[in-house]
Amino acid sequence: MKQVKGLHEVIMNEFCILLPSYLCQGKQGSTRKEMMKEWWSWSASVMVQHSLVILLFLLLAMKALHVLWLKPKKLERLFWRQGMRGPPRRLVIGNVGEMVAMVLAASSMPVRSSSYHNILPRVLPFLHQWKKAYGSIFLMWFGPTPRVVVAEPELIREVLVTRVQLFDRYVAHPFVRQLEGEGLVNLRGAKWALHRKLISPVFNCLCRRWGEGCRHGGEAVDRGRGSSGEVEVDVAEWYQSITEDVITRVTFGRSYADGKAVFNLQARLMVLAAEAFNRVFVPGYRYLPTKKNRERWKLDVDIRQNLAMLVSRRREIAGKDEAEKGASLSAKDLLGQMTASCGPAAGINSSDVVEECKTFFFAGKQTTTNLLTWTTLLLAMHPEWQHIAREELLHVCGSRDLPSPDDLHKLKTLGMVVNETLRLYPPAVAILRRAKTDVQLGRYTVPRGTEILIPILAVHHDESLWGAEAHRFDPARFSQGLSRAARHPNAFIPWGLGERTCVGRDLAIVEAKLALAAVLSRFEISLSPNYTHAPMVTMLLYPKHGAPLIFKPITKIEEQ
Ligand code: HEM
Repeated sequence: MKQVKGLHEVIMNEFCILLPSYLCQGKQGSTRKEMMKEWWSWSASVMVQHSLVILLFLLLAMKALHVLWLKPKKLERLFWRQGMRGPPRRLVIGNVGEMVAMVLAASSMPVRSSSYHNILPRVLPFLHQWKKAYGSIFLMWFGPTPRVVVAEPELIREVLVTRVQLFDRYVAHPFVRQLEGEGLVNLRGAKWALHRKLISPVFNCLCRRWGEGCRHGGEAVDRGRGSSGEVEVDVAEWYQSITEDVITRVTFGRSYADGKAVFNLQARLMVLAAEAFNRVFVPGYRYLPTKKNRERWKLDVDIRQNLAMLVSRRREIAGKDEAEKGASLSAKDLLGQMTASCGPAAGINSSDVVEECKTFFFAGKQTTTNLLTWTTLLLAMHPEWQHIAREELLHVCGSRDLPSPDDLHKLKTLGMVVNETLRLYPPAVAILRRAKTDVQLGRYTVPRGTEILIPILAVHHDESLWGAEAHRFDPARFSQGLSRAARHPNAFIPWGLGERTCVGRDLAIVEAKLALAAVLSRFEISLSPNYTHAPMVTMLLYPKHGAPLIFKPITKIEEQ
């Protein structure tokens, strides 16, 4: 026993060299037994810590195995058993690798003639090829998540209209959410329903304001005329500043200058967020305090603070107006109407209004810019339609500078041209939803959590819906109305469908008609030799190399 004790002491002395100093320092007064006890408790705690780390690691590994391999495998079998087909899934990345490779290959191919509108194989080649190979409803994998592509109008109607309660809006990436704001686009459930109910009527009252905003656009057109007469303008850039101007006026009205400052901040945030978005595959990158990230955070805070200040100032003005004149005079613009109708009693507070303002700027600016850009490009490519639209404009408006609200309804050709542009070049190329529960879609049972992709662009170019001439620019197909333009009444969906259809649709159409009227009544438009037809998708559908056009003043109209 004595021998064993002696051995312990030797070991302890040896260990005192190896043990952390805190166990050995200041222990002179402690007995060997106490030291042994402390050592055992220390090593036990180290063992527990190590075991916890190993356990955590094992749990994470099991979770990763489940998420990346077992669950997708199980879901894949479920889809196979039902006969749903699609490209083979690859571990972890799903079909993302092929999608990227196909887009890169297609976009590097030489561009066909500028009047070639069969753009699906170029901009979304994976959808084109897989739809051809597997049918109008097929399965692809976005990483480990199944994505069912639904390109049949009848099933699209089920997802967006008749069984809408079974599908949720897709949750956007945090960078995208930061830009879009937590407004209508990103809200769900009861909060979305409340905001939609309060905001929709606000939009319906704003068309006149858009008219005023576009009048400024008309002035900008005049300024762009140049001294030499004929001038080359990149309309993609030019419309961007006009749309921004219009949306700022419509949203902020009398606070235009302050609103403009906020939108400038937001435009800067968009550039930084787009840069950061390209690095999302570096996990945790967005939390790192890099120079750009810090700038992004600061911009976001500044935008919110500025908007909050604007909202509270508008509330004060609205209150004063009401007290003095019995009615709110500041309610003519979006901010005024929202602050007037969306008080805390209505369930919407100032920070909700702030988020909605951000949403309108994001959702309304680039989409409308792209619509205007593509429409002007198509009119330049098809001078026969430019001529018909101009004649109609002169007939309806006479000597008036811009169409009045009543005139707008009479501009049928312009309306058809805008619709045909939205068909061939829809700014939003797809809609995403997520199944809230296991749901029957056609002859398939789609499990909960599956993403549903509605490929607007593919539906709009589908020959089985639009006929053999589906890729031809032919506005006349809309002469009998939207629902009769194709073989199915829901084949035309540039604004979405159902309860979440675009809240800014009427405004965008008014803006497009007014801006195009301002351009058509003053200029003949043709393609610049510098224009290259290369549509591409980065969130929205853009002309990759811009849209340089030649504007030639129509002197006859000036003389009238
Ligand atoms: C050419 C122009 C535009 C196009 C092609 C367009 C397209 C769309 C589409 C396809 C949706 C439905 C998305 C979905 O179902 O997931 C949508 C929703 C929305 N759009 Fe537009 N949009 C345009 C202009 C505007 C404008 C000018 C505004 C506002 C200033 C706006 C605000 C919104 C909002 C707030 C939503 C969400 C509605 C909700 O979820 O309740 N859009 N838009």
